[in-house]
Amino acid sequence: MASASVKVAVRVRPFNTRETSRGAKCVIQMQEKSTCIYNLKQPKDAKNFTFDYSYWSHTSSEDPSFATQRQVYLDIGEEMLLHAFEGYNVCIFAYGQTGAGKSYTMMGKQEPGQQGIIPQVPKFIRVVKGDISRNLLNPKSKGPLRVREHPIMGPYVEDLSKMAVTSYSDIADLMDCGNKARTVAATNMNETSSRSHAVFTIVFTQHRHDQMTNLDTEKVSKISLVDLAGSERADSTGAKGMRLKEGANINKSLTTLGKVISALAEMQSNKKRKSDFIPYRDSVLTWLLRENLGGNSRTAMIAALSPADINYEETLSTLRYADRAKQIRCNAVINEDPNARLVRELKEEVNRLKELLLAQGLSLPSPTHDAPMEEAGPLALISKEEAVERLKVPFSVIGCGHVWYVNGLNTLLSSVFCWNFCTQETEKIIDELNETWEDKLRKTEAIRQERESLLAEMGVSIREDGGTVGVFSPKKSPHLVNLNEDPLMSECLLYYVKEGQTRVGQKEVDIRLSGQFIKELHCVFRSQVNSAGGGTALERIYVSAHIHDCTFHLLIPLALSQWR
Ligand SMILES: Nc1ncnc2c1ncn2[C@@H]1O[C@H](COP(=O)(O)OP(=O)(O)OP(=O)(O)O)[C@@H](O)[C@H]1O
Repeated sequence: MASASVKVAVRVRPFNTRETSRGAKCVIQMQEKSTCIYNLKQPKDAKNFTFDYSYWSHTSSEDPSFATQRQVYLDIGEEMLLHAFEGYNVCIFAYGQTGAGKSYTMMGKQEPGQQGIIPQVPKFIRVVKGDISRNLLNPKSKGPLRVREHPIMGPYVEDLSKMAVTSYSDIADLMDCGNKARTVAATNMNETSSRSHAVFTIVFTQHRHDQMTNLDTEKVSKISLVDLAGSERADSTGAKGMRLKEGANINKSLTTLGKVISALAEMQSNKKRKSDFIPYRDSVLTWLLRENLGGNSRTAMIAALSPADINYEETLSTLRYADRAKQIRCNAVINEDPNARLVRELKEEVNRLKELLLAQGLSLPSPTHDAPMEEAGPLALISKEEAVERLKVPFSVIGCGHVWYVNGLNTLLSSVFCWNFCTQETEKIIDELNETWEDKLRKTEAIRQERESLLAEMGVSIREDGGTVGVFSPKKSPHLVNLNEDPLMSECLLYYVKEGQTRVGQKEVDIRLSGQFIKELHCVFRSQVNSAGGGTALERIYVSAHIHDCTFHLLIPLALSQWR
């Protein structure tokens, strides 16, 4: 077992155009590992922090102290990758205010030298999954995914597709698809990427044949790459209704993450406190990342910082968050041959459940699919220990996270379905673990074909050379759709254009693709932008089109909802 602290890095980005136009001042200074933040309102108020890495990315590559994407990858991505090779679970997560640079550090851009950690890490990886709440990679999956608790497996995302890949380009395609599907989901719900957490989970399996002993061994490590939602989202956007609810969920998960980090830090300083006090179960995010936060994992956190004085409070709070995270220690173990052990334990559990049923004079009913799921109702997340403990209670039935206490015969009979569901779930997991590599590849290919046709139906077009992907949403905006950034924050957006006419406010903008070369369009409108830096009136849209055959990208600082 290796006990190690969470690696913590902070990174400050350049000013964005909004900050420059408002004459923002830089309040961050960095020297080697230390970061200092100044409060311009109180000149003597400077706060110093020391981290594993303090990345100065505020200037440009001509500056000798400038930290490039490559540098960040080499320090953090490569170290974590090496741990994955050793057989440890690893996790890198980015935290920070909206627009502070989390996605840039984690995903980056496609241009040379601009790729973030996520696309650079998985050169050697075999299995890729989607994001937390929606299965981004499998079009068949409808609605949000459920996080379930299995007494042996712990928390897992039910029905999340696992894709087998044979090369880096397979992985890059899947990630691209995941990101674009995230955009489609965001677009259709009129939300933006910054309102969701994205978790790329890579299950990295290494097989080895030992010549000496003639034994095959396997090491499996889980690599979690997490791009969190903006930290101030819910409280400073003035969101209402559905958005408020989403914001509240995100706020809850980030608040819980903060509480988990604080509790873990406190546990380090006060050895008497036990891990039962850590509120992992208060949010799906922390529940899923439980192992990565103080458990069996080597973990790194990158806190993204805005340099601008107008974001002083948020940036200081991010620095404090990061400072607390330094104190967390994780106890990682090398995961050698975990599949064989899991299959054995799961089989034992199925047999035990079956025997318990038989002991009650009941045989397993024929499989039912929907009823048990509905009966399961909202998930009650319980700990593994708790789940195992409850399994021991006579007449109690566990449906992967939900417990029914059986008091009367009627309840007992209806609960049998749930019981059956649990054994089915377990058997499904066993089947998955026992799948051959060829089975996985076949499944992946079938899902890929379905995904492509569904995405095309949804309005995602993929260029034949596999390059740029365009998105349009027939309902909301027939011709222009934001591809990947937060329209409220960014001044540089990627849009896909479909032939036709689009209205901007009262003005009509003709966008014609048929052989015509559109260089730049200007129009003026007013919109209220509520961002971390406070309300700003945007008055201008810059619409410029770059032409690649028939695929257009426009650069528009405009929220989707303002297009009709
Ligand atoms: N280190 C950097 N160098 C150059 N540009 C950067 C850097 N970090 C961020 N940016 C730019 O700043 C803008 C906001 O960054 P990004 O989208 O990564 O923020 P975010 O924290 O992920 O925001 P959100 O929470 O809204 O998703 C983007 O246009 C991005 O390209």
